[in-house]
Order: sequence, then C-alpha cells, then structure tokens
Amino acid sequence: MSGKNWDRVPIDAQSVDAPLSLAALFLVVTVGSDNAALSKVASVLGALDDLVKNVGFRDLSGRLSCIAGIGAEFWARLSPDRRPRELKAFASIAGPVHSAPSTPGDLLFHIRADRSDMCFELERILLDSLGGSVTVVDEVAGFRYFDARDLLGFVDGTANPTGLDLPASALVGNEDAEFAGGSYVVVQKYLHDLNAWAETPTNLQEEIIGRTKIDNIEIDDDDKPRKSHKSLATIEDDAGNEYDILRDNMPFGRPGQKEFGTYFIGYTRYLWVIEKMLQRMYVGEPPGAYDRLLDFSTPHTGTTFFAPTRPTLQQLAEAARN
Ligand code: HEM
Repeated sequence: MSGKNWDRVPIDAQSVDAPLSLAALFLVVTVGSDNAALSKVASVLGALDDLVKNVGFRDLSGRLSCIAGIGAEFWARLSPDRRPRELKAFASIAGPVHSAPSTPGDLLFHIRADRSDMCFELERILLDSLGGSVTVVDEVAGFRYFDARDLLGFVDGTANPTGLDLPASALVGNEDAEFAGGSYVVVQKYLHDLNAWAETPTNLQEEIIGRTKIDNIEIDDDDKPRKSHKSLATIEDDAGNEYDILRDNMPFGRPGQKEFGTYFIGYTRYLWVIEKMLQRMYVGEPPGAYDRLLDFSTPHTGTTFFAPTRPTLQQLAEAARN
C-alpha cells in the first residue's frame, strides 16, 4: 500500500474501522427536493450520534454503529462550494457480457451490530425521525453466515487490510486535507444464481474465486490468461504498490422467494481504486476475460457515497439547517 500517512485511526472518523459484525442493515434513501426536506435531513444527520447512543447504550456488548454516506448530488445541495476531490455518482459499466447499473441514492446508512434487533431498532427510529423528507430506495438486512462465508460458500473478507493498513487504505489522507479522515463508499446489491453455482464443480469455483473453498488458501493465477476474482480485484500501480480497500460484504436472502444475495460494500481512500476493480471485473483483463463470478452474480444497484468525518458531518448539517 503506497502513501501511508496514518499512524492511527483518527478519532473523528466515522466508525469505518468497526469490527465486522454479526448483523448489518444497508439503507439507501433519496431526499425530497424541497428546502424543508433538506433542513429536516440536516437536523437528523446532526443528531445521528445521539440516536446511535440511545439504542447502543441499551446493550453495549451489541456494538451498534452507524455510518452515514452522502451521494454526490445531495452533497452539492448540502455544500455547493466544497466537495471531496473524487466524489461523483457511480458510473455504470457495460462489459462485453455483464453490466453494472448506476442507481439513485442521496444517503446511505450502514448500520452494524452483533444483534439484528439493534440494527432494526436504529433503522426504525432513524426513519421515524426522517419522516416524509426521504424515500427509501433500497433496504437490505444482512447476516453473518458460517465462518464469514458468502452464499457461494467461500470465506469473504480475508484480504481486508488490518492494523495501520486499514486507515491507510480506507481513509482519505493529506492528498485532500480538507476531507482527511473521510472515506469513499461504493455499494452494489448482487443476486446469485445458486442453482447454476451448485452445478459448477468445486475446482472451477475455486479457479473463479482464486481461493480454495474449504480452507481458504490463495491460488496463484498471475500467469493464467483467465484471472480469478481475487486477481482482478488486486490493484497495483506502475511501481508495484498495491492498493487495498476495506470490504464488509454481507449475505442476505429470502429462500422462499429464491432470493440469494451478497451486498457488496467497499470503503476506500481513493475512489479510483474501486472504479479500477470494477473495470477489471466487468471489462476484463485482458479485455474480454471478465470476472466469471459475474456469470453467477447480477448487480441490481450501484451507488457511490462519501462518509465524512464526524465534525465535517456536523458542519454540513449545521450549515444546511439554517
Ligand atoms: C457478488 C459479489 C462478490 C462476492 C461474492 C465476492 C467474494 C469475494 C471472495 C470470496 C474473495 C476472496 C476472499 C477475500 O479476500 O475476501 C474476494 C476478494 C476480493 N474482492 Fe470480492 N466479491 C464480490 C464483489 C466484489 C466487488 C464488486 C469488488 C470491488 C469492486 C470486490 C473486491 C474484492 C477485493 C479487493 C478482494 C481481495 C483481493 C485480494 O486478495 O487482494 N469484490 N471477494
């Protein structure tokens, strides 16, 4: 990882570094176009920490946390003059076989806890406070599944940065000093074709992911013409520096509806890193050799946000409330 300039997680960052939880809720909303909606949302954002405390204090061992992310369009309404350098709407991608859509979202709330009732309670109170000022466009309740596996049966999250690599990969640094400590967040809701996956022999599944299934060992495929998901998602610059992101993907589903999914969420210091991962997955490297994970996984949403530090969130809320 290049350009390390964090010697600790800054205390005013939102809870990007919260430990992977047993439950999560991903809530995406759009905000009404009138000024009343703007000022209502601003006042709720300003009080978010208190809302989290109200629910979180009822069981501290539940480790409730909530990150608010702001989309590019809504950011421009909150703060027309200052914006994080790379913030823009998710750009849809049309690969030779698979496409990634761009879908609306003004605000993301990434709620995590070790108890799903705490996630539920915070979402309920949050939406109650926001009232008619927002429209819910997507809401997904995720759960931790055996050994942190996704519904395809592979352990998901192993290569995440830890220790000081975490802030160095996930939090903006001095390259954009005004927004240092914030994080770009990209989400995509994927639905899987589990029948087709089940018919795929395990050795081919392992080739597609780039790790063994049972014991989660990396498979070296750097010299292969058809790269695995793991290799396509590994980003290096010309000098050989690797750029990581922080993922907190969660399985979700409704077996009765034959719905089986992975909610992808990535936090990154540089938005271009996730954009490059997506290009390599959808267009392929070399072009055409796209990520075969996509033959079994279809994205239904795609949205980009910026999660500013707590003081920046307060300032934005304060300015827009008046
Ligand atoms: C259907 C959705 C997805 C599933 C089920 C999935 C699953 C996995 C699994 C099982 C691994 C290997 C273990 C690990 O290191 O976590 C992995 C690695 C990784 N994935 Fe995904 N993934 C998905 C989508 C994405 C997307 C959309 C991105 C980025 C835009 C991404 C980025 C990465 C990265 C950076 C790694 C680590 C690569 C390394 O070894 O350095 N994944 N993913």
